Amino acid sequence: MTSAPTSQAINPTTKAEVLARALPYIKRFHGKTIVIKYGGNAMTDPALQASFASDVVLLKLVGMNPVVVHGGGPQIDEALNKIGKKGTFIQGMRVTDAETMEVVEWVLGGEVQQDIVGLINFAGGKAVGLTGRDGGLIRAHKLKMADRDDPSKWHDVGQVGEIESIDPAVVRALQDDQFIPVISPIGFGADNESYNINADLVAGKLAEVLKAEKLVLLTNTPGVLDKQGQLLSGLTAKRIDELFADGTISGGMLPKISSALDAAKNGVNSVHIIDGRVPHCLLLEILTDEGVGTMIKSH
Ligand SMILES: Nc1ncnc2c1ncn2[C@@H]1O[C@H](COP(=O)(O)OP(=O)(O)O)[C@@H](O)[C@H]1O
Ligand SMILES: CC(=O)N[C@@H](CCC(=O)OP(=O)(O)O)C(=O)O
Repeated sequence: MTSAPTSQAINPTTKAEVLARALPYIKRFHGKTIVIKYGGNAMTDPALQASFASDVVLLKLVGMNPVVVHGGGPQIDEALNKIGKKGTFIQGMRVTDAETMEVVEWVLGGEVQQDIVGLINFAGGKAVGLTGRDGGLIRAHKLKMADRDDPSKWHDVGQVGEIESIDPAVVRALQDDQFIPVISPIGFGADNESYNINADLVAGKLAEVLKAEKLVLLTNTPGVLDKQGQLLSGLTAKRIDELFADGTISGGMLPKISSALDAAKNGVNSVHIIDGRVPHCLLLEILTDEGVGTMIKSH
């Protein structure tokens, strides 16, 4: 097995060429909004967290408008374990009773978000943490979830929210002042109750509402895999239907792909599910012609 060259081993001309090749992408995406979903599974390693934060800052400093939506599923599970509770999921959605909702708000709106904000600021950016309550960003109501195999059957998943509307004013105001918004997927309802929303769904809807150029979903697999575990580098709506039907896609990948496909159908120019375990995966995806995951296309 050959190992990747160290930075000392790469000759200066090659380094310069790599940098120069980023120019067309910097020009193309200058001033454009890029929504980045940072999945809980992709944020477990400190070195990778630092590389994620520096990528986000670099994108901002070359003139793009990154907006981060973060998850934290494994971190919520860990906090639930500490109080003797086990996280359960139906069709990729956490069953959220009142006590679980408290933990979700505490973990996502607290520790997880502040870690990301801290790392981006440490890397030289100006990040601001928001939940869906801030500035009235995400309105939601209780999700009524039909069974995938038998749509006449419904699941009660507790305080899980379905997005009703997104008011992006607070995000735009932050962007205009060069801040980087870091958003937790918590919505609020008509009676002021909180809702736990899957972070992929928030990222997708936000990308639509902000008319983002790109939506990039970072996760802990090389992308979407087929039944043999091979990477599928491009997926259309028709192929996605087939993969849903034959059970190739399951668990957390269900809401991720649905959200990605909706965004692609509703005006987001490019939508990618990429491997957040690859250092600098964001730069590879946005500033090079290297494919690092699955591109979701509307047709
Ligand atoms: N066809 C598939 N290809 C890749 N991952 C899949 C597939 N079907 C189910 N998955 C699961 O989806 C997971 C990613 O979703 P999730 O756990 O919600 O991650 P994240 O925290 O990044 O949102 C993968 O780790 C994998 O276990
Ligand atoms: C309703 C629902 O399932 N909400 C998610 C919110 C966090 C999330 O989406 O985190 P990942 O992106 O790391 O999976 C949860 O409670 O786990």
